[in-house]
Amino acid sequence: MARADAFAVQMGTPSLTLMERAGTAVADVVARSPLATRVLVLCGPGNNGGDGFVAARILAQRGFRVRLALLGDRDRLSGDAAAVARQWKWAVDEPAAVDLAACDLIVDALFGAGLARDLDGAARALVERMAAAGRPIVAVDLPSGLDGVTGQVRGAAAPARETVTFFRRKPGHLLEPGRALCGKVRVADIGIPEDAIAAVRPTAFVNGPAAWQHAFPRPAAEGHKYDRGHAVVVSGEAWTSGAARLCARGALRAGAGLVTLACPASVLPLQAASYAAIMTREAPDARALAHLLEDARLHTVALGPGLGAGEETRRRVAAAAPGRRLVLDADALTSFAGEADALAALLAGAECAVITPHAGEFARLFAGAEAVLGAPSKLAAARAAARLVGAVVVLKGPDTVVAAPDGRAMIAENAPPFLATAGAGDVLAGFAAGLLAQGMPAFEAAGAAVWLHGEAAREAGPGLIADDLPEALRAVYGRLFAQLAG
Ligand SMILES: NC(=O)C1=CN([C@@H]2O[C@H](COP(=O)(O)OP(=O)(O)OC[C@H]3O[C@@H](n4cnc5c(N)ncnc54)[C@H](O)[C@@H]3O)[C@@H](O)[C@H]2O)[C@@H](O)CC1
Ligand SMILES: [K+]
Repeated sequence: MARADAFAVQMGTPSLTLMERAGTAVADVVARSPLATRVLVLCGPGNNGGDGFVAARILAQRGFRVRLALLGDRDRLSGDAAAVARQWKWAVDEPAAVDLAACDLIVDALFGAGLARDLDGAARALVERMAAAGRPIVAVDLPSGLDGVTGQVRGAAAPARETVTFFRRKPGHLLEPGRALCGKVRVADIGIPEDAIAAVRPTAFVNGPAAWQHAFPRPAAEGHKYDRGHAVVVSGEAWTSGAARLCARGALRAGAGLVTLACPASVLPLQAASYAAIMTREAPDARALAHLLEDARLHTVALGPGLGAGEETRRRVAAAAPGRRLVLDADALTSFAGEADALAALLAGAECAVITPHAGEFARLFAGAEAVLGAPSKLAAARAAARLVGAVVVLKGPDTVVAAPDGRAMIAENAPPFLATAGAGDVLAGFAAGLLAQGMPAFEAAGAAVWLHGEAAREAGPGLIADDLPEALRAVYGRLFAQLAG
């Protein structure tokens, strides 16, 4: 954002104009809040406070009863913030002297993008009083104390009802706990030219069709099922075979031309009887899997769900990796606990790979990898992990991050809370395998799988179980394909 701001200034918009527009956008949001006539604006010592001075002036001019308190010394304001403070003709109060509950709404303009360390002392005390005051809060750029890069709270932050940010959201608006603290996020246009995106060349994106639709497979009219790829899903024993079934069904619904479940002999009849459209082959162990995969047409393999963690699963990963498009989930990842290097060595031989850990599997797999587990944010951790294993990493959660070894990343924002249900991860691995089977590049395939998974859950609605997700995908695909064609 600093580079985007600088670009706008370079292209001829003075930074003071940007600040005037930012403050105006904040005032507009406050003015639309119902029943807010007494507004308290809390300003900090930098440009975030400057935005607050502008908003306060505009609201006062529009007839609101505005009180303004400044954290710090008015004489020490500088630059644009000092300029807009001079245009504020009314009183500037000491925060300590103000009853924060004696207003209808608080504008939090203490700290934004310039937060440089954990809040402590008077700043932290003020943020804590603001949180305790129980008044609706409109945050300028970010709730003060929230780190816009990491989504983490530095010391303290007060939950906002709305957050007004400028030009584009920052990772901290999307990554938890930041997302929850921001409330409703509004992105205001302050006149930063769209060309700034090309100049800044961002590498982190919101996960949505815009991020991957260029690579999304569209079945050709004259197409053949073999053009849409053949995915193999490896099944465990009978008592855990449902996981592979969900994964296989996800792969087929996502569009793989053919899906084969590779199973132990004892599970063959069960799997064969479950879904007519899914084929079955006997492959009880890693050797048999290697033999099955001598057929080069079986170029995509998903394994992990319901396989059991241990040596045999490691051998299966080793058998499947060479030259394949791979999705590894669950037990396939836990089998390499603390040995991400060993996994990386195997994945180096794959055509491409996607790994889909949840937070627990991620912590186990990367135990001892300080660059990963010591990273300052979920985004940074996923990127470091992707670099380490040389694969696309899908770090799951309400704010699922998809990261590529080259640093590109997407953050999901469409997953409903009821998606956290048994077997949902197996379906996600299947969606990824179904897209990989159709030749979609791994980063885009993983992003699309995560987004489709969230949309399918919304389509199915509350009460969903994992079995619903592959079925709900049809309606989601209906809309997506109409959009892609239009
Ligand atoms: N051209 C621009 O850069 C624009 C910036 N805008 C606003 O400017 C903000 C960024 O302004 P700044 O870079 O001045 O940063 P901030 O105003 O967010 O914070 C910087 C100030 O806070 C102090 N500070 C940082 N961490 C602290 C801590 N933990 N405890 C106590 N004091 C701390 C710093 O010493 C500095 O005085 C954005 O969030 C946005 O609100 C908008 O006006 C739009 C245009
Ligand atoms: K703020």
